Amino acid sequence: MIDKLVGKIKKLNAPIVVGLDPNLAFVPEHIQKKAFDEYGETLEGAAEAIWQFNKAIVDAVYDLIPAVKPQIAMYEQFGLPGLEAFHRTVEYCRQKDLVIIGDIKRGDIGSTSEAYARGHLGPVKVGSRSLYGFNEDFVTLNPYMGSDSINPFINTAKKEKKGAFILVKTSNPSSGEFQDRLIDGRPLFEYVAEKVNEWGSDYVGECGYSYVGAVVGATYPEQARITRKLMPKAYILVPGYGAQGATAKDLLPNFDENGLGAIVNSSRGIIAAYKQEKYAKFGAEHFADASRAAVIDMQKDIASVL
Ligand SMILES: O=c1ccn([C@@H]2O[C@H](COP(=O)(O)O)[C@@H](O)[C@H]2O)c(=O)[nH]1
Repeated sequence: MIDKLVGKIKKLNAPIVVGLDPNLAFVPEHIQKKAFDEYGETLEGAAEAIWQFNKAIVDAVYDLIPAVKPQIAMYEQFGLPGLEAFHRTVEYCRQKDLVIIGDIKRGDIGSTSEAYARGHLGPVKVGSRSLYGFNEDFVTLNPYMGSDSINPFINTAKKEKKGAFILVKTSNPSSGEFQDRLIDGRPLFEYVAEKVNEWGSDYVGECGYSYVGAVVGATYPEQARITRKLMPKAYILVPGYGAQGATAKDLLPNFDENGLGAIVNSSRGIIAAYKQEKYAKFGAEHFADASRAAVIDMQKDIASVL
């Protein structure tokens, strides 16, 4: 799957992942109204609204991008109907040949991680059958609980030729509270980066990059300079561009000398583009066209610095 991801990035010249984070506040009134007319103001109604919103955006951008990153929290907030919308979104993106990064940030004791790995990377045994639950291509993982919380995902990923992105240095304002704490004179995130490099060292694709990647926030370019060196084989998923304030030049330290090695996420900046002044001319009716215009602008912006 890392080879498919890198192949698509090269072909489209677009190291971009569109984050499908469909908060109801981003869903235009006309879509909400139609869903609520059919299902009422219920969890089912909300799930239908976010599914229709996602579908329109995917239809508008799938030919421009290699990957999507549905953020499971945005679906979980609507309970079981929300999780159905998550699954539906994953399946639809697969039909569009997009690489799917499930942003699930899991990690637990080994036996529990095994169950998460089966559920998200699959399959799970049911009697004589092996069935897939959510079936993403990559998942995001939180490494706080150590190797035995990560290994089940890597073992499942190896069998399935899938992968994972592990949190190393996150984009949020408080990320330094723990991640920058010095241990023997070095920040914790450097130890995690070295571990990610080790976890992925014997699971490398033909492209030269590992199936075990890392998350490094675009909001911390100085730290990215260090992590890029500590994890030479890790593909880096870079959130923080756009809505969180990072700019194209902040992304640079995550890329290698060939302009590969990183894929940049934008969620609100793309899916809610129609709410920005720059794309206001599209209006809420044409929100998906605004998303397409925002993807094209993001691609040009990144290409201008690589
Ligand atoms: O360090 C991290 C890790 C994950 N995220 C996730 O990425 C998107 C960012 O959304 P924007 O709207 O582009 O800001 C969101 O799903 C986060 O949960 C992150 O931001 N930082």
